[in-house]
Amino acid sequence: MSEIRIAVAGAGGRMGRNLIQAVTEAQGLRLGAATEQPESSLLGTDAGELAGVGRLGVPLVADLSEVIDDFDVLIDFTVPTATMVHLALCRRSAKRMVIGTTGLDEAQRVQVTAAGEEIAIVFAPNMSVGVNLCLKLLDIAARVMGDDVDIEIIEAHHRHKVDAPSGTALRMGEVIADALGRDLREVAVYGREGQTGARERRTIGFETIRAGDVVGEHSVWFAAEGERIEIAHKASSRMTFAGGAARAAGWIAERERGLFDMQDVLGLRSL
Ligand SMILES: NC(=O)C1=CN([C@@H]2O[C@H](COP(=O)(O)OP(=O)(O)OC[C@H]3O[C@@H](n4cnc5c(N)ncnc54)[C@H](OP(=O)(O)O)[C@@H]3O)[C@@H](O)[C@H]2O)C=CC1
Ligand SMILES: O=C(O)C1=N[C@H](C(=O)O)C[C@H](O)C1
Repeated sequence: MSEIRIAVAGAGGRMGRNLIQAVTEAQGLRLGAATEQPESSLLGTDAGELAGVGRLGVPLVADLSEVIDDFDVLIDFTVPTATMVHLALCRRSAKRMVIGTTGLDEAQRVQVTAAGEEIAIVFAPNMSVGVNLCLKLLDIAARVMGDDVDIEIIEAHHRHKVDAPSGTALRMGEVIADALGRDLREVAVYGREGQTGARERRTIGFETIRAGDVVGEHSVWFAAEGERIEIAHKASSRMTFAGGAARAAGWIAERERGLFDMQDVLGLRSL
């Protein structure tokens, strides 16, 4: 593939605008299409002008099927219902996808997995290099500190975020639970209130903060008697996620099928 044509879904959103910029800055990628939801006042607007990178000659359209011949890889950071519609269309049309949308339920995640048997997909709750490195560090910390610590995951995001805990926090919990041979569905505790009783060692706690314009912060405590390890990541720009998504788009364009995440894209899985 010479130049990879990218479609950005949810182009008017916080991530959508950053994704357009990241695609225009990435070598070998070109914006081919951009979509927004059917009621959006932004339909028809030039995607480049919207993102502040100058005119690209790509107007926002309401339906991905209108522009199905104009892209090779779809980057989708929208909402779960829209992502599912786009997934079905990409599956029918043999298009590759990079999915950053969080908050998918179990049935929706099963659909993503099934689609990965036919098309190539990168699906990751966080596309930043730093967070993906943290996932490796969490695996090591969990194996070393093991069952002798209390583990708590604290995350903070902007006031507009609609899902909680964040997809990243949940993935962190999964990595830790896997390392310790626990089932996250059995040991997760989401917030605490009232007469909770003393903490059970095997639980993994999640605390959520929603406030102001926080881009995304995650901190994991491994707390013992007498010492505490903290593994923390703070994103100060959405371009860190958008740059990762552009990198994932270039990477997935080389694959025919399969479900991957950023550990695969960044070559971290075998470390
Ligand atoms: N994986 C990662 O690295 C990251 C993931 N995320 C995730 O990305 C998602 C989006 O976040 P964010 O950009 O902040 O949210 P926004 O609400 O700013 O953006 C979502 C955009 O999608 C649009 N949209 C809704 N339905 C459709 C549709 N059917 N077709 C096309 N567009 C549609 C929305 O339009 P409207 O507002 O008009 O409804 C909105 O413009 C979230 O799930 C978030 O958690 C965020 C950052 C990093
Ligand atoms: O909604 C956001 O903003 C973010 N969502 C992702 C998540 O849910 O983990 C990633 C990032 O932290 C920003």
